[in-house]
Amino acid sequence: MAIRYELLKTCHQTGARLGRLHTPHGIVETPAFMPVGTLATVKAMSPEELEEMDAQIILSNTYHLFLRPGHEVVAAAGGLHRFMHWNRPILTDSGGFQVFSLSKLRHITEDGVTFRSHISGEPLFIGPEKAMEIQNALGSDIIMAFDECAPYPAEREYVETSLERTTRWAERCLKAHKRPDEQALFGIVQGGVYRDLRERSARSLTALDFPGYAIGGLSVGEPKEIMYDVLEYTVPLLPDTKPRYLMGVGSPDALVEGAVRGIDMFDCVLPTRIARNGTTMTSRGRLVVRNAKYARDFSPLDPACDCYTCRNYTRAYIRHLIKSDEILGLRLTTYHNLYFLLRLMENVRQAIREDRLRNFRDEFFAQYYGQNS
Ligand SMILES: CNc1nc2cc3nc(NC)[nH]c3cc2c(=O)[nH]1
Repeated sequence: MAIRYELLKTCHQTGARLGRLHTPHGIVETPAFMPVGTLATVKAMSPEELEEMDAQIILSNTYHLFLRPGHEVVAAAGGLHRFMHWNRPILTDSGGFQVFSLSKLRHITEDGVTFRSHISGEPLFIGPEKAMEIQNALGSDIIMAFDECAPYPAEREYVETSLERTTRWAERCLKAHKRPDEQALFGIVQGGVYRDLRERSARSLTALDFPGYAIGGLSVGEPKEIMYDVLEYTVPLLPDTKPRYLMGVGSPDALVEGAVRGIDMFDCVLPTRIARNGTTMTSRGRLVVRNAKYARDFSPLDPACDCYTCRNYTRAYIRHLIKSDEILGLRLTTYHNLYFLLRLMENVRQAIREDRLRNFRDEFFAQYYGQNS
C-alpha cells in the first residue's frame, strides 16, 4: 500500500476529521495545508526553512516539470525528492489544470489534450498515460488522475460530457500507473455545480476504489457559498476511510470551512503569490506592508505570530525591502504567510481534538475578518 489513512477522530461539533496519512516519505497530520512548489521549489523558500515551519507535504506541478526541465531529467537525478532535496511527502498534480489555464491553442479529444508550450510554443500532448508516465518518473508519493477541470460557469451538458470523459480517463490512469505500491493515485471528482453530476462522478470513481479522492472543478471563480454547497453534498459520497483533497483551496476562511465539511488536504498558491507583492496574512486580517502607513511602524507583521520574520523584523523594514524590490523582502513575507497557514491548520487540528472547531471558526473569523472590531 503506497499510503495508509488513519482516521483518529471526528469532531462532534462539525463533520471535521483528525487523521494521519502514512506515506513512504513520512506522516502527514490532517487536515493539512500543502505549500505549492510548482517548479520543484516553493518559491523563495529552502527545504530547511519549510521543515523549520513544519510543512509536512508539498505539491509540485506535472505540466511545468514536463516542459522544464523535463521528467526524464528529474528521473535521472533519482526523482523529485532527490532533485529538490526534500525528503518529506510530495504530491504532484496531473497537468490537466495547467494545460487549460496556461497554454494556448489547446484541443481536447478522447485521447487527451494537445496544446502549445507556454514557454517555447512547441506543440505538445498530455493524456492519461502520459500523465502517469511523467508522475511515475517524478516519483511523488501521491499522484493525481488526468482530468478536465470544467470551467465556471459551464453549461450542464458540457460538464456532463466532460465528467464522463474524465471518468474514462481515470480508468486509463489506473491501468497505466506503473508504481501503485509506491505512489498513491487519487481520483478527482468533477461535475461542476450540478448535484446529480457530482453524485455520478463520485459514484463512478469510488467504484474504482482509489486510495484517495480529490474534489476538483472548484475554486475556479464560483462564489464561496456555492463551493461550500458542493462540498456539503459531495464529501458524504466519499469513503470516510480515505483522504479527501480539495484542490486549489485556499484562503484562511476556505481552509477552515473546508475542514468543517470534512476535507483533509488543501493546496493553494495564495500565500506565496500574494507575499511577492507584499500582502501578508495576519491574525487580524490582511496587511499590505508596502502601504505608506507602515513606513515608521517598528512592530512585527503580526504581534501574535512567533515566526522567524515576526521575531526579527519590523513592518517598516519589510516595507522598505518590498518597495526596493529586495529579494529578502519576498522571502520574509513568504516565510510568514506559509507559517501563518500552517499554524492555522495546527489550530484547526487542535480544535478537532477538543471538539470545538465551530467555536474556533467563529473566534478566528471575528479576529481575521473583524466582524466584532
Ligand atoms: C490536476 N487536476 C486538477 N487540478 C485542479 C487544480 C485547481 N486549482 C484550483 N483553484 C486554484 N481549482 C482547481 C481544480 C483542479 C481540478 O479540477 N483538477
